[in-house]
Amino acid sequence: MLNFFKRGRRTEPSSADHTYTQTDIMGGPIPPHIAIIMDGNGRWAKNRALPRMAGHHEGMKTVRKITKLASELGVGALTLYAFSTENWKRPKIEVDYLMKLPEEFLTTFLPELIEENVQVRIMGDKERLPKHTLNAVERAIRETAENTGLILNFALNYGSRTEITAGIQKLVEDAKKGWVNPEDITEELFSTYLMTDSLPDPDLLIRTSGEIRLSNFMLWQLAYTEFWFTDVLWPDFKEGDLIQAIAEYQQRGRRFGGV
Ligand SMILES: CCc1cc(N2CCCCCC2)n2ncc(-c3ccc(F)cc3)c2n1
Repeated sequence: MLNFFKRGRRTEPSSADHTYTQTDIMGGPIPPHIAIIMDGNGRWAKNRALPRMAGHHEGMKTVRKITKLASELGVGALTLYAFSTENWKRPKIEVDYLMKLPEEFLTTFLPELIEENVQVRIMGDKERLPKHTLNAVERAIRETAENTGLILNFALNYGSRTEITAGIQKLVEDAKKGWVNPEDITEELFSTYLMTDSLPDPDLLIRTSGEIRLSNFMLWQLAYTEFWFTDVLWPDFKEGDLIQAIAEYQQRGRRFGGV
């Protein structure tokens, strides 16, 4: 049971471990949808006696690097947990800083994303986002809507339980209008009431910084997802760590509940 969650360790490979290269993984299945809980930004800054915002800023650079590699590898969708509904509890100065990061990221990297045929999307409750944040994100969504490459899906002010209860409310409304009969309600139908309607469920979930929990992230969608945890802090997460996660994903035999 102790091996239930195999952590991705960046230590010297022992007989049990192996460090993989990009070439190693190109022969196997590339996960069509990877989701990442980008944890460890505050601790990264604390370890360097820097303000927490420095960790968030460094983490933003990792977003660019990992997006670029995922696009090169042919990943279909990359969902990144950038801001949860619980993050509003953080100090105002930190929330205000975080809400400026989408603009900074897009101002700097949108041309590159367009060049790489990346399509930007967001999922979450947009109502509470500051206007300046929403304007920047909606512009990027418009400018990349026709792109057919990697779908870069940011979870912004996202919480899975809120997503699920909002989906139930919409489904009940449709049932009251006679558009849906109770006996027609299936997992597939309910999935269309969620924010990930047009995306397949994640095949691989990565969480950095050693935390082993879901933190109200994609609770419905992760039912059959392979989990890969690493002690590496998100700002220190490198291309080799993504390759290691994909390689170990390829080693696992996914059964979707079967034998
Ligand atoms: C609004 C919170 C937030 C935090 C954040 N961090 C801080 C926390 C996690 C580590 C990554 C850096 N990033 N990084 C990119 C974005 C981003 C979001 C939407 C978009 F369309 C383009 C970029 C971002 N957004």
